[in-house]
Amino acid sequence: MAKSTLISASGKVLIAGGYLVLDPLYSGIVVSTSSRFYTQITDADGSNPNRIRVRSPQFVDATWDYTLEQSLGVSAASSKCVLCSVRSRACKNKFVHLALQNTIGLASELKGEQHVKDALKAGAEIVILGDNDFYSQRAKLDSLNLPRTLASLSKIPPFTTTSGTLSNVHKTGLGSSAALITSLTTALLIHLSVIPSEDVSPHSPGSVNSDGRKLAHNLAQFVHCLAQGKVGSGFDVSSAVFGSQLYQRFDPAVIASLMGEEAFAPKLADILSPSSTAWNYQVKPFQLPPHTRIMLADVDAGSDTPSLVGKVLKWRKDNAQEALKLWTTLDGLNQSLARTLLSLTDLYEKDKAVYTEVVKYISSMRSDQWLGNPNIEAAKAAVITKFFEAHEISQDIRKNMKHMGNLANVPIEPDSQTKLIDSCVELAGVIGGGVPGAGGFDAVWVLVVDPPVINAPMPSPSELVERTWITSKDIDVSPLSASESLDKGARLEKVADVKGWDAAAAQDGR
Ligand SMILES: Nc1ncnc2c1ncn2[C@@H]1O[C@H](COP(=O)(O)OP(=O)(O)OP(=O)(O)O)[C@@H](O)[C@H]1O
Ligand SMILES: C[C@@](O)(CCOP(=O)(O)O)CC(=O)O
Repeated sequence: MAKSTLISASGKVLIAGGYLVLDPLYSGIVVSTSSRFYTQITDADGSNPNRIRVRSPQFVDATWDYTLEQSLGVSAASSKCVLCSVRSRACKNKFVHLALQNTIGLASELKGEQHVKDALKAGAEIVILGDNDFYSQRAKLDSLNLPRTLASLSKIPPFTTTSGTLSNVHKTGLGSSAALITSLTTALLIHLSVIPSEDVSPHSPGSVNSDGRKLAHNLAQFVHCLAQGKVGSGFDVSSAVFGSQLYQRFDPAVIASLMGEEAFAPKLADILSPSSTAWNYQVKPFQLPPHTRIMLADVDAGSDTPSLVGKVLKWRKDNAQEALKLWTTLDGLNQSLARTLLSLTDLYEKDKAVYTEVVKYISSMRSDQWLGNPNIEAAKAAVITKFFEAHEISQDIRKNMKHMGNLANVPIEPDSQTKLIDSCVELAGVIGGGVPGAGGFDAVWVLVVDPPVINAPMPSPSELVERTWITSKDIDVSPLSASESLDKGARLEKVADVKGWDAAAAQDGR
């Protein structure tokens, strides 16, 4: 049977630390999502030797063909001519091309040219599929006459076609390109035996800190920067590889020599080595508290988010003192939020029964009522107090982010979003919410308690939030189905476990 490798990588939501995380002094809280990008690589039958065919069957005109040239280079510079793109029905896909080119370049440095040539001699078939959440499903729901609800989303087949091209798809901000690059480069590293599949296997202990995973991270980070033509903070790639985390960025100097067109570029393997201390990013473990649920929605306020980042950074540069004060305040709040949310997991571990009772208790009350009963027993009061702290801190973060937007004259949390998030945060069982990442008119996140048993016939906090979204008059809100992924970012998959894979892989985009 032909050798086949299937790897997924998670999407992301930056719930705190937007803008700050661009500076190595500050961290961001990244939640990785159950919505994932998948790449499958299968050895071809040999009828097209050396051909690598990449297909994204959710899109029209999304097949890209490449041929492995006869002579593989050994340095990064010469590896640039390893692949040539041939006869493609579609526009070029820079992200896919750079991912293939650099992964093959790295593999030939580490395993030898002959090894790579042999591995790809018969050619390879690559299929890329993204979970529905990465692309707006509004049009699909409308065409099926379905309301914008979570129940409607569950009726859309997995990896549904968009009936359009990649260039005009409406993305939802979950980090499609980072998850795509991570799944593609990691799958190829494994398929070419550069790293063992155990290094990203959810069943293998130690895979979280494996050298293979670190190499996959460094490579994906580099390729993503190259494809985007800029070095962002990299939180999206880091969470696609390592899962939910507190992220502190790497110094862009580590890849500076690979980003230009230098004739004598250094070896990829040296720069991307997992043991290189120049990769000074920091990943600290993070997860949302048990029995809570992050709810995400794609928001369409009828206006394009202008490029916010440049303006905020310019304001920071021009107003160094005021900015330092704001950045320091926000950093303190972001760190407190992380600590508080993590301490809730500790409280759960300490006494699961008390914690779970509290979750049920506060699920039917607004946050300002949570601490209203002076006679509640001490163990429960301790848990409620932490939930309330998380609420207060997240509200404070929102206030300061909105203030940042006002100072820089950009809509980080525009008034329409403020109104929407306020009306969610006022609901029973809601801990907090905000605008993810850079903010703007694009998306919202809300964190709710999610008790294992509901006080029937009361609606659950998540149902209340969903109703608020559906009935929102000013903004068009469309929920995403993602929850937090507790698996660590990039993951080895079995085709049989991925619902709808075979049917989706056989689609042709229409
Ligand atoms: N399913 C796919 N198959 C192939 N390439 C894809 C796919 N999805 C995304 N891409 C590549 O990623 C590019 C989009 O990258 P871009 O940086 O604009 O997205 P993003 O900012 O990560 O999106 P998001 O809104 O999800 O955060 C596309 O032009 C394409 O090259
Ligand atoms: C503004 C920034 O900090 C976050 C952008 O996040 P998002 O793509 O809006 O989720 C930029 C970055 O970290 O690269």
